[in-house]
Amino acid sequence: MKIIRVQDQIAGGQTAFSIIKDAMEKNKLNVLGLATGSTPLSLYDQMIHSSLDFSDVVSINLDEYVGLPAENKQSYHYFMQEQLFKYKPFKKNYLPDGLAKDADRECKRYDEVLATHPIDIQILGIGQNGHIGFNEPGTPFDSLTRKVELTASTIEANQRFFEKKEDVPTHAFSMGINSIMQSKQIILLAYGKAKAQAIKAMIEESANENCPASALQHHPEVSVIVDHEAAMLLETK
Ligand SMILES: O=P(O)(O)OC[C@H]1O[C@](O)(CO)[C@@H](O)[C@@H]1O
Repeated sequence: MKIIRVQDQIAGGQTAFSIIKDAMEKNKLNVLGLATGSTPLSLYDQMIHSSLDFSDVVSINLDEYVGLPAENKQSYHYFMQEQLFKYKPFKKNYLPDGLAKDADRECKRYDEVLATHPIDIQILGIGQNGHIGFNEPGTPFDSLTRKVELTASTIEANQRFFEKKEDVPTHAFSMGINSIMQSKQIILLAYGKAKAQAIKAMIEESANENCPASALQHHPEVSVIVDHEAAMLLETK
């Protein structure tokens, strides 16, 4: 893993953006894997205010809440529309369908999307418990897209986006760890001290399923972009 320390979230977004820009200029970006949460917002801001044209690029998102329609303001469809897609049109945007009646079928459909469109660069945030996508601690490293139950800590962390805790969905469709590992290149972003423990476990503890992000130790091309707080527990200075 390549650790890139930055001053703050804005500098992190600029750094991630320059990697994306470089890939586009070399015609090496056909499929971009996207994430939700507050972490990638400074990157999306850079993309929106750039002259880059994504209309030949396919986007694939990591996850979506089960039970929320695309029009729901808390859905990841809505989030992506508001934070990026309405400003920067892509060739096609793929997200899991939160309203899919047949979960197994929806997961199979998504795995087929991933097989047809191998991800060139995957953007990731990280949960305080080390989750990537909605792959919570204990998720097998060989997992593919599936319906997952969210942990109490993730529901707690995401509560800030909802009026009340009861409104936070309890399940999501998420690409698996193995699906994420198939990406040719990965950029993981983390800011703030709430992420410090997860960043330490991901980088300095031996890879194990208690920290889903630690699977990335086995990936050949990962850039971890961290601010000082997220990096504060790292021994490697
Ligand atoms: O960027 P945030 O809001 O801290 O969220 C961290 C992680 O949690 C999720 O939003 C899911 O809970 C991920 O998509 C994200 O990577």
